[in-house]
Amino acid sequence: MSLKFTAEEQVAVAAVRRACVLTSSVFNKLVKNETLVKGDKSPVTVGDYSAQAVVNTILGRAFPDDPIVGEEDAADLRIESGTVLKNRIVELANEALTSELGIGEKAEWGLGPGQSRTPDELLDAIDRGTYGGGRTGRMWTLDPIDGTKGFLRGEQYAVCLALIVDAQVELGVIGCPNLPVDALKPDGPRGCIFIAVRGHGAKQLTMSGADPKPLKIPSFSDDNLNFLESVEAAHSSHSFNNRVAQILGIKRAPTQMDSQAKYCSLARGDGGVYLRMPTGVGYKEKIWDHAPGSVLIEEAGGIITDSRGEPLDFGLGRTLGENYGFIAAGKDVHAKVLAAVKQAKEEEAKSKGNL
Ligand SMILES: Nc1ncnc2c1ncn2[C@@H]1O[C@H](COP(=O)(O)O)[C@@H](O)[C@H]1OP(=O)(O)O
Ligand SMILES: [Mg+2]
Ligand SMILES: [Mg+2]
Ligand SMILES: [Mg+2]
Repeated sequence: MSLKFTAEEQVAVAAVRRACVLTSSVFNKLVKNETLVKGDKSPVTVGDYSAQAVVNTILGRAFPDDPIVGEEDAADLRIESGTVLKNRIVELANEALTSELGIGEKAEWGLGPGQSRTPDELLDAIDRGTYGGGRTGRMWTLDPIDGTKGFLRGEQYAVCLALIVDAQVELGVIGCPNLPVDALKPDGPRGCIFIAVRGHGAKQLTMSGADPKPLKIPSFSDDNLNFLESVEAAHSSHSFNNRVAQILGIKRAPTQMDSQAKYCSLARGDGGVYLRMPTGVGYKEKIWDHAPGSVLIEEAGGIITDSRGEPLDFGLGRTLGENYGFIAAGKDVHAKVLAAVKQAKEEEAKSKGNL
């Protein structure tokens, strides 16, 4: 256990674990009218809102002065038409905050049996996530359910939390309730937590905190190298990935998976490269979608850059600025993927008559 950010690590793991217990149980109970479509057409469920309420409540008690950059806000729950959804979220969040998890966690991170939060307190907790981010100071960033589409399909999703200090990600915690503990045993036990502390390495635990394993990205031969990529073709370009794979002579089919579970899979060697190129102009990637994953990759010995080879900048606010795409891979693999990406981009520009 590292001495750096020890309290933050304990609180973040406890918060992510409680949110994972909540989201797993919500999935089994989710009914049709418990999902909304947001302004950008993406889905949000009672699970996303209540997980953000739980994590922000725990962070708010432990670190009351820390701002939070969270994906969700409570605006749609404060209006009349959101009442049914709000009541459900209050019920789920209080259940998750007050339940005895019985998995060795210090009791004080949750709330005592009679300490349920009022609806207003929980909506305010969700709205603690509206911080705008920036270059200086200490802040958390939270994606309460990353890969909501995967969550709704019963596939991969992740609860993702990171601590950023002066634009550098110092701590990342990712809970993956549906990820097999051992990728070689896809039908074996599921549910993992991934933790990285800058300068102190990365590890995987089971959801109950057992069986810690340090993570180090293995080296890959040209024969066994493969890509990790989004399931959703609208989120990252599959055709661009196919061209890069062709340039590199990759024979294995890509592994498609929703959410930052891709960063976790890369960190433990289930795949060799995570390539996420934009599908069009306009979409700005969000800091909560990459902050925990980026420190996990770096602490597992890998490299993450944009497609120009530049580091990601977590100091620009809630987004990562203009979207040049991302390349994450082990040290030996990253340079050749970057070169192949540059070649594929040049080909693309030529075919559009831009060169
Ligand atoms: N056009 C887009 N390009 C890239 N990422 C997107 C786009 N639309 C949504 N996303 C985000 O991609 C993430 C999921 O990625 P993946 O496909 O790898 O699982 C989600 O956080 C989702 O955001 P949101 O949570 O707002 O839906
Ligand atoms: Mg979303
Ligand atoms: Mg997300
Ligand atoms: Mg999300």
